[in-house]
Amino acid sequence: MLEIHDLRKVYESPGRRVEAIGSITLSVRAGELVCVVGPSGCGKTTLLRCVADSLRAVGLSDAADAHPWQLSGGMQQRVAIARAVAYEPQVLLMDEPFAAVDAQTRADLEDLILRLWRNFEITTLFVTHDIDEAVYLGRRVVVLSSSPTTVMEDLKIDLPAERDQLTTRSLPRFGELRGHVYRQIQRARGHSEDR
Ligand SMILES: Nc1ncnc2c1ncn2[C@@H]1O[C@H](COP(=O)(O)OP(=O)(O)OP(=O)(O)O)[C@@H](O)[C@H]1O
Repeated sequence: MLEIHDLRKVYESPGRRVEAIGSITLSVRAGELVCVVGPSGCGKTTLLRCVADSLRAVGLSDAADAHPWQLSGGMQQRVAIARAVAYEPQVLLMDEPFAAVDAQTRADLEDLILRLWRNFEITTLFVTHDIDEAVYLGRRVVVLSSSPTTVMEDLKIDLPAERDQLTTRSLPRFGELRGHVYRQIQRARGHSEDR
């Protein structure tokens, strides 16, 4: 289990002080997959970095950096995922891992993550800008506010446990959940008309 209690982070440099994280409290049960979304610059990467510091955790970027091979984006990510899982981490941290791949490859990689997660029961914290991806993968979706960041909503994704790109994404409940998360992020960005 991963417990984050009242995490705060201020970046300080001469003449500049950024209160990136106001206070985040969040727990992830052992073997759970939780997605984190929020407005740009709200501190998602900072959150993962802080988690990686108290824990034996690996992120995809660590594994990717170790592999300077010339592979396609999708292959690089497959290698990175395999390496990350091979470390047998307590927690797998993923920071927008599929941003640079095409849509079909992205769907394949999402399903790879789901298979690995089910087979190895890896506790996973997955940051993404993609609301559909968050709802498709997550058993919970945590919506962060703008900086100084707090948890705006911790939403249980009450979709069937077995996920499938076609069936799950065409469920009416999937549409409701993505609409809800979208409105929450708009709210976090200060778009009052979307409240
Ligand atoms: N090393 C740093 N020094 C100073 N400020 C920083 C540093 N890293 C991040 N920040 C600031 O902290 C805030 C949160 O940044 P962070 O990268 O964690 O957000 P993010 O949600 O991951 O962003 P994005 O949506 O662009 O991926 C931003 O205002 C950013 O400018």
